[in-house]
Amino acid sequence: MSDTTIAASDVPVPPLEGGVEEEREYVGLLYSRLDELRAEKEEQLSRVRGSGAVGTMQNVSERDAFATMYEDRLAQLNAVDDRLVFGRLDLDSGECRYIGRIGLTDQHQQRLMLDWRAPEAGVFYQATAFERQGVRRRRHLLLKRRDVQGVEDEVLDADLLDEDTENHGDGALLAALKARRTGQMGDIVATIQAEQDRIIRADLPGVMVVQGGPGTGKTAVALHRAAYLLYSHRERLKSAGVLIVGPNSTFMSYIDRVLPSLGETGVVMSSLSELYPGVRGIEEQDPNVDEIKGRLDWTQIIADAVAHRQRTIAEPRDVVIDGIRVSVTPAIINRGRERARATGKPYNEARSTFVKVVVKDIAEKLEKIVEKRSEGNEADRSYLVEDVRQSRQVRTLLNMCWMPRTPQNLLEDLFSRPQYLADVAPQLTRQERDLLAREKGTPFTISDVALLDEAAELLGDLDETAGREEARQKAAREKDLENAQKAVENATPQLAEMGIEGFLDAESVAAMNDESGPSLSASERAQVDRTWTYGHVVVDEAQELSPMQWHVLMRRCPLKSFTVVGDIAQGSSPSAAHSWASAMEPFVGERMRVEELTVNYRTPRNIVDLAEGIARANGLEITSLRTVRDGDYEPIVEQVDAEQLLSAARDAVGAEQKRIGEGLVAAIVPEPLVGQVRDQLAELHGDRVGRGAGSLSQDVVVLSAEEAKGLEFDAVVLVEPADLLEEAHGKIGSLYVALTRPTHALHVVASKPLPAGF
Ligand SMILES: Nc1ncnc2c1ncn2[C@@H]1O[C@H](COP(=O)(O)OP(=O)(O)OP(=O)(O)O)[C@@H](O)[C@H]1O
Repeated sequence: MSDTTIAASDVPVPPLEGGVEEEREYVGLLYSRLDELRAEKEEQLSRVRGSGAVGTMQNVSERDAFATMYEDRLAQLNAVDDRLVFGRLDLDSGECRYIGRIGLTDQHQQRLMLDWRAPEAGVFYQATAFERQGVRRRRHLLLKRRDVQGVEDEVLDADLLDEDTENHGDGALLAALKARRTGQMGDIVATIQAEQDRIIRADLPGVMVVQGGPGTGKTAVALHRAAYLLYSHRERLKSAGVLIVGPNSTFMSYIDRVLPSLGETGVVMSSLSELYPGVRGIEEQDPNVDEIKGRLDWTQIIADAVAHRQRTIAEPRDVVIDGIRVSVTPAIINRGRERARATGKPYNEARSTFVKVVVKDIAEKLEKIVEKRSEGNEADRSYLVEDVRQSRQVRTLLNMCWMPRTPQNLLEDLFSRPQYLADVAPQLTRQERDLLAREKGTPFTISDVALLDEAAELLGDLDETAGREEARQKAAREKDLENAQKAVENATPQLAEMGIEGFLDAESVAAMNDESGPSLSASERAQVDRTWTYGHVVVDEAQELSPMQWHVLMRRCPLKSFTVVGDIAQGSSPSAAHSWASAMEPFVGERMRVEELTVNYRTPRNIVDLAEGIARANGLEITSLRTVRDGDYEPIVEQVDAEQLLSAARDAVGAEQKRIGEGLVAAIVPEPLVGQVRDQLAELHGDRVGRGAGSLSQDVVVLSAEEAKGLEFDAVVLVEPADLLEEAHGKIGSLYVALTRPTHALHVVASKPLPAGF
């Protein structure tokens, strides 16, 4: 290990009355320590890598264990560089604690900075003037990259108020909220509010539902909670993993930098369309179809569809094997079916029992015939079983009675063969079944994803050898784990010495040693494995999930440890929940807690007032939100002639750019106008205009209301609200979402009569 030079005593903690200069010095020390650790890890990593793959299994495991640890730690040290430290607490006891993205100690294990998730850091977020919790002063350190640009003090101890209070400014929270948006969500670690902190630090077990209106920080809280749980339950969650589910891929890319900036990388993020490995569901065009496919009835329909594919024969059937005619009776088939069903295994796996039993019975019959013909000659006739199995006629008969099936072809059959659907889905009306009809080969939709998953669960593995291979791999993995465990045990004292804990676990070391292919981390393996069960699941925009989607997600976490965030009022999908109790009860009974967030951090008062007025005028039940800012720009509502709509939308974008100075402007427009508005804007802004998913880094972006869900922009130009409402089939939730996306300005352009409340 290289010599470390940074000691806490090198730069004493700045005195209470110190300002930016003194803090700069201390922050400089923290960065020096970070650099030192980084250099150390780089050196250790190259040393370990250079040592070659020699020695016993355990030596190799040990070496890999260290390499994994150094790589993980290096990635983490790199990710937290920007605004490493953001807080300082001065306590009644005279103690001073610096709070940052990770914990840091000097070479003598003297603490330099606390991880924000450590229990002792909690008071940074929770202390108030009424309940000081021993805090005299909370200081926010405002950094730009590595440089301290300012400090903000909140003095909680009245005795201190007489002293120097010059460090009061706009407030760290306000500064964060006013900052221009980049198209990517940032972390809120420096300014988490007390009501949010309570949710973030809540216990792991059980289902926690976080209800909150627009902009109350639900997404931010859900992500910080994932980071918190990974820190405080690392042992358990690192191997089982955490799954974060969001509504669509635009949203997933919007949030995907938050966890890395908090030093966490091993989380699986998936939109609802990608939950079934190998399929990416496209949008469902007809909301009625979406609603039908979201019903829990499908667990029964699919179970019946699966069972329906097992048939028997009414009459004996002759098959010819090795030139000999054998009669296969209904009794033989029925016996096979019963034996297979009795295994209780999924369809495809039970089928191998069916095949085995029927083949054996036919072979016995065949043997008797052969015996008769050879008049008691006692030759070995075990080959007959193989002959029966290979017989084309037997295979056809077996397939006719019990066809091997994939989830994909089961679903395709259901939707392309009206009679099949009618037979297994009496729950659906004729009209509903007609709506589902589609040709084979049509791409799967988002609502099909849950149905595919259900079918996969009931069908089981198609490959008869898969089970055996799985068992072999499992045994090999258990052996690897044992070796890895030993390696980790040997490494632990050295880790502790370096002030690093919990960065290494036997699972990830074993994964590195996995010879079956490129080494995959737990999260990478989880992503491709439909049957993976997670330690915790976070669901965002959860009000939109259909009962079938919940059913499938519950399977991903049998321990039912969930953080579910959403807003009932924002529901726009046909299956959207009317209450959390009705949405969740079928799956978790009464075992859920509902927490509420009540402050809108995103949108200023004047825009919230407008949005809430419109929501109420259209019959939406909402709780009024408190806001943090009044708003510097009055909302604009402009009525134009129909033929001027596009040019007015274009001009409104220009006007908003001018009005807010700089920042991201979004045009939220009815689906059919997206292309035209984009073309209009491209004339003015060229390739700085983005369209939909993946284009949020542009200056201007054109989106449908659906795509804008969960996102935010400095200014929003909302085009033709009447059409937005109609497109959502009169559900006001969708328009309410669009109206609450701006952080600064709102500009509405309409040619049709405005919906009530404008
Ligand atoms: N404590 C905080 N400090 C700084 N910014 C915050 C804080 N809480 C929320 N924000 C900011 O407020 C904005 C809204 O947060 P977020 O997107 O998490 O809200 P939401 O409740 O998920 O919104 P919606 O339901 O409307 O999509 C984000 O820019 C977020 O960073």
